[in-house]
Amino acid sequence: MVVGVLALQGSFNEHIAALKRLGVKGVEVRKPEQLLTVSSLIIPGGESTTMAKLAELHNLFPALRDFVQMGKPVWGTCAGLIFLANKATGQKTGGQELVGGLDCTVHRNFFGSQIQSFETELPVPQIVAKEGGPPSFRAVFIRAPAILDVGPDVEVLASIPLSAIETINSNPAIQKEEESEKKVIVAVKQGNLLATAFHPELTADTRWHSYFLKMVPEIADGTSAIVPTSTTYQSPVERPVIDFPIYQ
Ligand SMILES: NC(=O)CC[C@H](N)C(=O)O
Repeated sequence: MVVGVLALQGSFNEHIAALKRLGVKGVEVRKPEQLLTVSSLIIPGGESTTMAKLAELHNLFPALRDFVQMGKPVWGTCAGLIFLANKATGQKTGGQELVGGLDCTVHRNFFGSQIQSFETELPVPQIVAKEGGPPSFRAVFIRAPAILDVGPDVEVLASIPLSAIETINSNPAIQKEEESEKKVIVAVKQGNLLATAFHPELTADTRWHSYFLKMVPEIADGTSAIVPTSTTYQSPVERPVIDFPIYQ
């Protein structure tokens, strides 16, 4: 089976391109029945309210919840993280439907507005470090959410020191958090669910994608027809530039 990428809105093409760089076919998923043809799913970044409206229009929520509950690997990036969270704050009036399953509370626009988007180097978590490469990765945050609290079964993979963020003084949510804690969570794993507040698909570093592929049982145990051609880290400089705006 192939890897599904929810293709309602947002950076689904970039995820499919990242999978392609690993020799894996990603297929666009827009309808509930298409979820029956994929063994894992990536929910991309974008704008979660819009994405939720489109998911509702296509009657995707029940099928997405079933997919998560069946234990199939799902990776949410940014808006995808918001989709997977059990609880979200900072939503537009009336809120928005969530898929849920990930035992955490997410603040939708934790770091501020679009112009407060930023990039930073973060340490590669131990489980992803097995993919090889340098000890840090470039994390791209675009009007990014952050995880405010997690349940006991959630493993924290990455957090960001709030002092590193320029917008720290202009965002009341950040100031409040800063008083109690100097770091905020930006990547987690809970069983079959992986979630990142940043966008690895916008960088040339494919380690998060190759780690996610290893969460797919038939890829991990070698029984899949999908064989990633590149399971070890390739330096972005040695790789041909695919397209703009992949970060080099
Ligand atoms: N880059 C992103 O996916 C941003 C998500 C955005 N904060 C939202 O609410 O949907």
